[in-house]
Amino acid sequence: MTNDISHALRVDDVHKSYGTHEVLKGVSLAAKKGDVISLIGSSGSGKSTFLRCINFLEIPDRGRFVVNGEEVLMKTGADGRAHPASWRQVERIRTGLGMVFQSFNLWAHMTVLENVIEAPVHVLGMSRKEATEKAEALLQKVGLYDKRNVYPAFMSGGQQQRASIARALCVDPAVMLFDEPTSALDPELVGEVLKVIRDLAEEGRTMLLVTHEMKFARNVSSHVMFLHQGRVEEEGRPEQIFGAPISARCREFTSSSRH
Ligand SMILES: Nc1ncnc2c1ncn2[C@@H]1O[C@H](COP(=O)(O)OP(=O)(O)OP(=O)(O)O)[C@@H](O)[C@H]1O
Repeated sequence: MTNDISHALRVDDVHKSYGTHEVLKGVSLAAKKGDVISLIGSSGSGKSTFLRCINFLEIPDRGRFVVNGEEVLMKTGADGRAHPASWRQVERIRTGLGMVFQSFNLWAHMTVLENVIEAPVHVLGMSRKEATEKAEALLQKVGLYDKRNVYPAFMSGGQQQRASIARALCVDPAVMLFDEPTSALDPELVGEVLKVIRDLAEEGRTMLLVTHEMKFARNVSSHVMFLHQGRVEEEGRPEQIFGAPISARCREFTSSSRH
């Protein structure tokens, strides 16, 4: 593999099984700085598992991972599967990957501001004052400055998701990972979250996005990957994938999905 330095993220040949079910059968991805990559595919094709393997929320059985030029050191266990050689390194590398979950995952006992400054203060060792200034600027950006002292339970799903995006951004990640960020939202709240993600794309943020929002994937991505049964069946620029995909299955999926 070459040119790791020019890539914000390189992932090679990821395999993952649950018992005898082989969910990922060798998935690779290369994201240059500023790329917005959408992962699409039918339910169960392995999109979320792939994303979760990238930040080691799931431990892949095999694969090579380079985040912002640093390779995750792996060793093979007695079971023949790969494991990170150092969880301390994984923890450090994870700070370069801002993860946004379908279900927001904000701390319920903390205000929005406390949620956003938690990682900069406790993981990066930033002063509370500096983290608060940074968090307030980010909350302004996602339209939640006025809600900074509110607890998540008192906010809509769209507001909670925008807060979780601000939280992920507050550690300056090299890559933002979004796992179906609008799937848990009422339809009328989807737009406000997609707008924030679109603004980040326009700013040149490197992003990897698992989504069922086909119109959004087509309009915002620089690259689209279509997964089928744990393999990348087709990938390319959005106009290729949504225009005239070579694979009949991909054509059927993109034309029948919600637009
Ligand atoms: N922790 C787990 N244990 C066992 N099987 C799992 C686990 N996580 C995922 N799977 C299985 O792996 C397969 C892929 O799941 P995954 O969530 O990655 O699919 P997906 O493409 O993201 O689907 P969706 O669009 O519905 O979210 C599914 O068959 C799922 O049941």
